[in-house]
Amino acid sequence: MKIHDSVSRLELVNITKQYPGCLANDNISITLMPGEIHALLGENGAGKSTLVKTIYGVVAPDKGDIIWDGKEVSIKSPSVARDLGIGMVFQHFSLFETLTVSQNIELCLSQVQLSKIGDLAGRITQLSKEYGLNVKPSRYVHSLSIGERQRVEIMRCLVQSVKLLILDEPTSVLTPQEVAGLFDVLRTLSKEGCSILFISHKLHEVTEVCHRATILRGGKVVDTCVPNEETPASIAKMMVGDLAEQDAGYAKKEGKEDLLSVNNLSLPSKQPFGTALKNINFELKSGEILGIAGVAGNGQDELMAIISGEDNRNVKRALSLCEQDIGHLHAGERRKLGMAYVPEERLGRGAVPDMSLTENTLLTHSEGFIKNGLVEWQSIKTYTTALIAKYKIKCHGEFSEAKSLSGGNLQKFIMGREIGQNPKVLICAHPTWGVDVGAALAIHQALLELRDQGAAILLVSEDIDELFLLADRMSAVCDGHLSPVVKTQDTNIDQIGQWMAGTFINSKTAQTSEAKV
Ligand SMILES: Nc1ncnc2c1ncn2[C@@H]1O[C@H](COP(=O)(O)OP(=O)(O)OP(=O)(O)O)[C@@H](O)[C@H]1O
Repeated sequence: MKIHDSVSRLELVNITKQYPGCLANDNISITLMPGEIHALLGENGAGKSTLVKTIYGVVAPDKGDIIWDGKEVSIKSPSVARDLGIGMVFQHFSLFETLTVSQNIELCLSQVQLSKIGDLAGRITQLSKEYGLNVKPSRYVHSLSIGERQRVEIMRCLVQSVKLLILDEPTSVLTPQEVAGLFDVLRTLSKEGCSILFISHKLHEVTEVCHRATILRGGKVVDTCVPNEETPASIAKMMVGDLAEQDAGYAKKEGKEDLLSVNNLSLPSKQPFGTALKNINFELKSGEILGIAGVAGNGQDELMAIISGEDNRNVKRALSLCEQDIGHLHAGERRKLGMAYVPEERLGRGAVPDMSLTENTLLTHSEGFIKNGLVEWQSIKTYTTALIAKYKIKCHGEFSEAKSLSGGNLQKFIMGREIGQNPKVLICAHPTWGVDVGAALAIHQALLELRDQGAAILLVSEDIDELFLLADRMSAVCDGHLSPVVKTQDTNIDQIGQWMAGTFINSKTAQTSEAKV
């Protein structure tokens, strides 16, 4: 690491934050030097997000000092943080959907900053080129994929010339190529003297890019290390103790009868900049996991929305479940037939932020918990409590609001809730997004158990390693086209990578005939 200065950029001294019933940060002290890329690691609920929100002025600590460039400061709000030169990219993005990229970025700049920049759209385009972010200033945010939205958030920090960039799990929604691009951005920023605080559960990435790491457990600092002198396994051990071997590989299975059929599905995009689906055909069989890889924004969202019924356009016979046409049924009716769904966005679409976990469970389990028109609250509470115990979800109890859970814990809740319905067909995006290594293992096991009981699972993910680990058959989407579907053991990362880039589209194997909806 190149230390640019002898004065630390940021020093946290004994930061403590108590939530009702939970000591989220317990006397945490950390120092960051200029140009240092520092990883903050720990299990779900260890207190990482609380700590970074304290630095960004979103959470007020109960105790402790923050020293910035050698001087004690009080960061009472994000605007104070931004004035100091602190930028943050959250796990859940904070962009206005109905505004353009440029307008979103403008909103967080002061008049002084804006007049200094002058042509904001030009500056965005220039930075976009410089850092390889591919962010277009005139695009509306609602039309952007999750990966693209994240790049807008990073851009928002870059235009403000940050001195400390905080990234809360920045790579969980990126493709391998995008991750490599992001790391180039981080390395460049580091060389320019910008410090980076980086929360991640992907330990091989931490060993690749971070200069130092601090490990939290139960709100306390339990260890520190130099990641490139460690292995992902040794860091995992510091985080959660001994783990069963995760990457040993799981046995692949052959599916049996077709449960979900997608036939000649073509559909224009609902959004002006969305992706149209182009003659998609595949069968999802009982007892198999079918993985769909793809760069964010290539039609995955649209495909999942139309299959689940979230997109309520009538696609007639293009979809069938257990040989019954479902293209005209709404999402609730599809659930009654045995379909469960885990969308990409957990807060807002996977769970209602202001509702308790019990109420959120009721939303997708209403069948079992409503008798004679009355909600059986006691049963649903018992069920939710069991879910919390089974997936070791860290929260105060079944009455906790969804928004009070840490990102990984909410993901565990949503996955557990959907798997718990014993669905015939599970449609699932990013099953382990933001989930720590121990919990990811538990979710993998639960998915495999569900498959082995005969369910059909459609796994849409940008995490190729995870797809290769779990999927029995694989495919990729590019620009709304679906590649051929092949057995996982008959393909490799190279081929899937090429399909993600669209090499199959004009080949003989591409599904090219035109749409009927
Ligand atoms: N607003 C809140 N009200 C009550 N408890 C909260 C609130 N925010 C966080 N907590 C609790 O504080 C603890 C630490 O949460 P935090 O989000 O900091 O964890 P994390 O390490 O970032 O986890 P993850 O890796 O899952 O994102 C958790 O037990 C969480 O439930």
